[in-house]
Amino acid sequence: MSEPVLRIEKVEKYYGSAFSLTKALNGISLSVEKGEFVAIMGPSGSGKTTLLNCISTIDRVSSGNIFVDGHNVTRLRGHRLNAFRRQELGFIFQDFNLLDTMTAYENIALALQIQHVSSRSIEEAVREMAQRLGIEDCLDKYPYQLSGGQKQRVACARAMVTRPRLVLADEPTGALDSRSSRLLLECLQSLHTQLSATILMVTHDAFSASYASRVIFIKDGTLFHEFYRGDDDRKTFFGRIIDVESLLGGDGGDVVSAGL
Ligand SMILES: Nc1ncnc2c1ncn2[C@@H]1O[C@H](COP(=O)(O)OP(=O)(O)OP(=O)(O)O)[C@@H](O)[C@H]1O
Repeated sequence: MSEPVLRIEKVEKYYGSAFSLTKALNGISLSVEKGEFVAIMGPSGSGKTTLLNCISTIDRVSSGNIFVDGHNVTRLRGHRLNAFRRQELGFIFQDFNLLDTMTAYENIALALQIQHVSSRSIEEAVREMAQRLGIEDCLDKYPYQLSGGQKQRVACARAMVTRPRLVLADEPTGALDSRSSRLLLECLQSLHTQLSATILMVTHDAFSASYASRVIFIKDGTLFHEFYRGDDDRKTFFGRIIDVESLLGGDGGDVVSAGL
């Protein structure tokens, strides 16, 4: 079997000192195969963002290993670390993180310019991605001239235009209304299907998670439960996620004993 895009092995992350220690990640292990769209859910403070930050190397693990395409990213330093972030990862943040002084086109093109791609190839790639995301009319506009939903689709195009090995999305619908959320999630799902993009999305929201092909619940910094969408339609999958969430709302142990 081929190497998964992402392999997390017994990762621990502590914050604070010996006197006041928070164990944000408590020996978590999981793998994500190429072309998977995985949603990470879990209660507030369960370690979701810490996990994403450790994968993206924004944060350092206290122990354990994280492999992206077989390379141990916890060992990377200096320019190799920067190159890894630039070439292998795409990021989508809750608050878009677009550069205000650049047009949507320039925001999307920047990632390719840094990689010294020719301007002709950049133009082709940006226009193709804009078309996939339905934002062709936004390309000449500045972020302040765009709606939240348009901004997030520009951010999505920026994350995907380099065809990264792994796209990390932290609450991508958190700042969007329900219509814009739905549109963004449909875009993510079609990029996942059409381009075999591998996406790891942290979300609080069962509706967002129902667009994924697998949902992982974490609790107290450890993998608590996971399940696949399989042949379920999105609505049925949504119902299953809600069921697990409601069990998690009480004593999480109920989920295991219920055999879900
Ligand atoms: N920089 C930090 N310094 C100290 N403690 C931190 C730091 N970042 C996170 N924590 C703690 O680690 C734990 C996990 O936090 P994390 O932000 O990963 O949770 P989360 O599941 O993403 O929560 P939320 O859903 O509320 O965003 C929490 O107890 C949090 O207080």
